[in-house]
Amino acid sequence: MAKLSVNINKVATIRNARGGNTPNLVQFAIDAQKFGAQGITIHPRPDERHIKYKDAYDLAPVVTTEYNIEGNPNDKFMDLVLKIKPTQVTLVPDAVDAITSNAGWDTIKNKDFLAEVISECKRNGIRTSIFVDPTLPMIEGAAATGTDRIELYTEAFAHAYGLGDKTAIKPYTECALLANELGLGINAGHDLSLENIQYFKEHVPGLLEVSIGHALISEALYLGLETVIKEYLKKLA
Ligand SMILES: CC(=O)[C@@H](O)[C@H](O)COP(=O)(O)O
Ligand SMILES: NCC(=O)COP(=O)(O)O
Repeated sequence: MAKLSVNINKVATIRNARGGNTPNLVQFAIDAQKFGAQGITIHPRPDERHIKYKDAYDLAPVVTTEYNIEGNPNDKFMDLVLKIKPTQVTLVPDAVDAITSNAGWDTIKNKDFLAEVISECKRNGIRTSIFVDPTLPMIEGAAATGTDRIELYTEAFAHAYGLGDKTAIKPYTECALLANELGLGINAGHDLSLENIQYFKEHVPGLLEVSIGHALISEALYLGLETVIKEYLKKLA
């Protein structure tokens, strides 16, 4: 069963809107895990638009499942990750001003850089994952970096699926088959939702983890956090 890692970026967005501490991010992470979340994901961005670097430290002692910190491996991010030593780091090639993550790594052009960052993380006991588009050359390139896992960027699938085009799953199935052959662990994320998650899971062999935030938090506004988490777990079983 693929693990559900709840991305709590958007809880921090709501908190920051008033400058106080409501909703309390640490308590939210505790409760999400109590309701069944098998991991907590955060993505501290350089402008701290939602997750602040301090949040990453505050959350560390209460994330008793798997702690996944995502980000572009600049010096400040790497310093944070090597100090906290989360379960997993997910390397994402986001530009500072990106409205959200919108592309995976060019794992061929960035092979040497990624290999160096990955080996430093692994030396510190941190599992590594790199954010990639679902194309076979990028999967082959990822294997050459020495990463433990890849995270398949699922925006294209989610968008097409929402328009009724289920054929959009094909590249993800093909990339998963190759990743399995190459011994790469498979994570996935971005725009996954209650609507599309089961179909995705059923067509991606070897899927180990999905990280879901934007849709999950939006769904929880209507259905409640506990109900939504339990719904995801049912669809992932
Ligand atoms: C890498 C990815 O697709 C998401 O994990 C990302 O964290 C979303 O970032 P925002 O929550 O800032 O849109
Ligand atoms: N890595 C994907 C993630 O953590 C959450 O992405 P989204 O569900 O907020 O689009």
